[in-house]
Parts: sequence; C-alpha cells; structure tokens
Amino acid sequence: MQLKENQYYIGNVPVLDICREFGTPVYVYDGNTIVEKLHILQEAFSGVPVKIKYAAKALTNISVLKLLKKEGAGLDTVSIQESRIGLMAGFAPEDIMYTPNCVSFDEIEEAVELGLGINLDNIPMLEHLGKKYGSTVPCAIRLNPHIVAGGNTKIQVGHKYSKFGISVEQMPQVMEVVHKYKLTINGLHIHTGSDIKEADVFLQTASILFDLAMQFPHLKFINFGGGFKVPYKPGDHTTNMKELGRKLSDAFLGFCKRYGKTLEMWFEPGKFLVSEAGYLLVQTNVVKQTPTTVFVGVNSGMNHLIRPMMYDAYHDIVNVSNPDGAPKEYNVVGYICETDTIGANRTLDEVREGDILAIKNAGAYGFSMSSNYNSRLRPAEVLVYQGQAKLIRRREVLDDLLKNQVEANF
Ligand SMILES: Cc1ncc(COP(=O)(O)O)c(C=O)c1O
Ligand SMILES: N[C@@H](CCCC[NH3+])C(=O)O
Repeated sequence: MQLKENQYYIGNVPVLDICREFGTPVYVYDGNTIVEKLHILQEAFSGVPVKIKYAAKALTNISVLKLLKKEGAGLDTVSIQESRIGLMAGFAPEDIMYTPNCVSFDEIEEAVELGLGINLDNIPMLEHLGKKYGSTVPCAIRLNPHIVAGGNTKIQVGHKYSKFGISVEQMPQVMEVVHKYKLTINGLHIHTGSDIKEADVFLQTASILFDLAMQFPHLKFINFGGGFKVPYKPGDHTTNMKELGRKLSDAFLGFCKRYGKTLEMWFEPGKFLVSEAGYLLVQTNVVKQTPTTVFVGVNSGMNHLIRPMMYDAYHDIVNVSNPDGAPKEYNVVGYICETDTIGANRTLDEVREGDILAIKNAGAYGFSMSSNYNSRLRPAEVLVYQGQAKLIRRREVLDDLLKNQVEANF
C-alpha cells in the first residue's frame, strides 16, 4: 500500500475507490506483489533446479491460483478439495503435491486416481499404499526432524510431540515397509513450521534430509517445506532469502554430487507469497470511549481474520480515510460476540465513525480461515493486477447461510 498525495493506493488503485466499488469488509490482494515474491524465491535459488509449490491453504481463491500457475508455480495441497480446486485452476496433476495429515486411505486413493503427487506422513498409510499399488505409485515421505521452529507453539509442527510427519527415529520401520512393498520413494519432505526467521533451521533440516536421502535410490526431489517469515510488525526480522539461497543451494549441490544425480529442490511457501499482498479493508461502526480505553468497533472481526485471536498475531492497521488525523491510541475490535481484538494499543490517525481501516498482512490465512460465526457473512475478495481491481469472490448473502440447512417441520 502506498501513500501518495494524501491518498492510499493498492497497486495504483485508490483504496477508497475499491471500497466504494465493492463495499466493505473486503479482502484485497495486490497481484503484482504476489508475482514479485514468487520471482524473489525463484531467483534466490536460481543456481539449482528449484520448484516452488504454493501452499494453497494460505489463500485458495481460484484466481490467485491461476495467477501463480501462469508465473510458473506448482501447488502444495492438504485436502482433496484443495487439490480439485488446483486442477480447476489449470495445474497439471503432477504439479500438485498432495500432503494430507490424518486423512482416510479413501482420500489418498482418490488423489492417486487424479494423478497427483503423493506425500505421506504416517506408516499405516504407507503400508496401505504398498498393499494396494506396490511399486507402481511413487510417493514421497514427510519426516518429522524433532526441530522446534516457528513463530508460536500452534504453528510449530516439526517437534517431537507434533502430529505431523514420520519421526526420524522411526526410520527402521519406514525402511521395513518400503522394502516389503518395494515402494518407489520419489521425494523426501520436511516442513518444521510457519514464521521461521532463522536461515539455519532450513540448513539443519537440509543436513538431516541429505543424510537420510542416501537410503532412497529413486529420489527426484527434496522438499524443504515452507514457513519463511514475513514482516508483521514494522522492523520485524524476516528470513534472509538471499543468504538462505546461497547457503542452501551450495549445500544442495554438494549433496547432489554425493547422491550421484541432480535432484529438484522444492519449497512450499504460503505466507511468503501472499501475506504482504493482502489487506482486509473494514469500516468503523463506532468509536466507543470507556473509563479505560477507546475502542474502534469495525464491521468485521475474528470471523474474517482469526489470526490475532488464535495466535496473538500482530497485524498492522492503518486509517486510510483520515491520513491527516492527529495520532491517538485505540483498541481496534470486531463486532463478534466474543473478546474479539484485532489490534490492542494501536496508534492510528484519528478514527471517526465511517473511517476505513486497512488491516495489513491479511493475504495468508485470512479469508481461508474465515467462518460464518454469529451468522455473519463472509467478505468479497478483490484482486488488483495490472492497474485494475477485479472482483474474484462475491460477498455472501443471507441465502448462503441457509442454502444447506434443512428446515424441520414441527
Ligand atoms: C506442510 C506445509 N507446507 C507449507 C506450509 C506453508 O507454511 P507458510 O505459509 O508458513 O509458508 C504449511 C503451513 O504451515 C504446511 O503445513
Ligand atoms: N495458519 C497459520 C500458518 C499455517 C499453519 C498450518 N500448519 C498462521 O496463520 O500463521
């Protein structure tokens, strides 16, 4: 978002024009930022055959998927539904890596039938795959390295007590199943968590993967997961992509020599590609002074952006309709009937009833984690790309809340 002559713009379109045309609350994504971020990653690892598999769960709108596909990304999916939306967006089945957790074997069979890449994270499902398909269906293995990494405990998934991945301590059992069914293991994968700022975590992961890889002669790729840190607070540290690119590429090329074949290097970022591109634009319903606090109550809340309440996540907030206002301190809260804080103790340009606030970094895990709690409608989504703002999801209406309900007659 840029401020030019007292007006805020997203991708050269005035923010207030977007609100006038599409209403609020509205999620707005800057397509140029998404494309730029993808190019940063592609370039950081340009010395090796790198593939970026966008983690669709971060933002699953089909238009965003199409944009990323056009720019050369593949897809990382966690459910059969995400995978099907990916196929509808035009991804080839083999460019979609399906990495489910705790799904039934039926869903994995469906993924095999669709021709998706398969990545399994538990031994019973490897066993089912072997029994049904033997060596004919290649699959990757997601490992748990016992590394604690990530911005908060809820998004740390590579530690010993996590439900994700097969523990590196269980390699003997893995090898038993692999040999029993002559499984074709085509990739190894580790994702340790989200919001990881230390490049060293990826290097540590790499060294574990490189050691284990020597036992698997049919590998095509090593998948280092996602989790790159984006700046939420002004001055926040982020993953240094250039440094990581240099160090990891060198280590990878050294490994490929030892392995005897050049493999592909995969990443599956969500936040890095779409977080900073997204804004949730909301309108101020009320400015409420209490004996302790000035609350700004907006026409949105944890139903649309759950990250602040779920992870204590910090999202920067800007008053876009009063850039001249005198700065004051507020608690920005939602209209949901829960403690529903979007940002506490924030200094904003004076907020008046009707003012439009932009909540930043809302591209990743914003709309995709939204709900209809309190029977509130979900917002519209707009993509700004090449100077144009286009509606990519209609705002919900009351009928959307009722369409699957069946009225009992008494
Ligand atoms: C397996 C896997 N890959 C990729 C991601 C994307 O993570 P991030 O959005 O932090 O890049 C996640 C989410 O944490 C994940 O669980
Ligand atoms: N939803 C998390 C990140 C992904 C967690 C999934 N493993 C967040 O908003 O930070």
